[in-house]
Amino acid sequence: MTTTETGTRDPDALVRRAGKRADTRQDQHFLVDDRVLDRIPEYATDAGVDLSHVLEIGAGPGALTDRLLAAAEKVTAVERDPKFAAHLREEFAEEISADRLTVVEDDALDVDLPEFTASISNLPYGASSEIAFRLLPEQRPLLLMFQQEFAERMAAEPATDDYGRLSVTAGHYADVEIVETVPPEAFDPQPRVTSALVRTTPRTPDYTVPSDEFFMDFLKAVFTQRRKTMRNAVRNTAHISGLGDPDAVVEAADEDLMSARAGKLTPADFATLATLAYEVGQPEA
Ligand SMILES: C[S@@+](CC[C@H](N)C(=O)[O-])C[C@H]1O[C@@H](n2cnc3c(N)ncnc32)[C@H](O)[C@@H]1O
Repeated sequence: MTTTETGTRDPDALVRRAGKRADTRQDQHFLVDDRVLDRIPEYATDAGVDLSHVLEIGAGPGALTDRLLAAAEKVTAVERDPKFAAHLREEFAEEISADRLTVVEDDALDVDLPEFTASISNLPYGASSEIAFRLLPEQRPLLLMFQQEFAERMAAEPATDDYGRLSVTAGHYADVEIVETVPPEAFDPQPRVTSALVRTTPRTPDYTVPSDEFFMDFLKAVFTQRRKTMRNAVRNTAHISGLGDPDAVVEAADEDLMSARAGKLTPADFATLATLAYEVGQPEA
């Protein structure tokens, strides 16, 4: 087995041993830059993240899996492509028998997630949104590679061009920071875009929401009308948010919040409005 100076497997050799041409339609761009691979678990350990059970989504040939196994007690690697799942089972047979690695051959969007202490993944970019919206409510530290533009939207502050539903959701559940941008040359095959590694640290907000599900549905609805005032957005999207009496919400809400556009409001503002919507805007039973 070819290993690097630090004793981990050589990523190019892993890609070769996986023996399968990357299918870019399945977002198969593999990390092969040792320096980037070495830094990824360090971003987690530097932040004191509990690595007793790391969830990796989209393990591919396993270069990141290998670095995670060097830093974590246990890793669960989810991989949808049967050929890569078979390769992982063969390549990491020892770690699997020692119960340090579990390979789950399934779609990360459907599979039941294990109890994990952190997720560290170089994600399939086509599924970034679904995966982020799935992982954030789990309230675990995340270290995830995304396309840079997506990462910037996730970390965006209110009243900026990038701020949207993703930023509100991320900011509600976590403190979000971009820890590194990664050029296409770090991958094989190279993607057309620059990538960025995002670290999220779960936060306990100093406000409450009626329920996570209601809050998420409310955000989804009003952000379909992000250029409208909240007054109009709440009224026009009642069919999406399921509100029976949007006018009651508009009347009861603070005038300043109703006159603002969605892109200016903080997660706390949205929580205030969602709570009001839950209390006075729901359809009569
Ligand atoms: C960008 S590659 C990353 C591979 C590896 N982690 C690395 O860093 O080299 C994304 C991987 O996710 C897998 N994948 C794509 N969609 C998936 C899904 N919905 N569920 C699980 N795995 C998926 C692909 O087959 C591919 O191996």
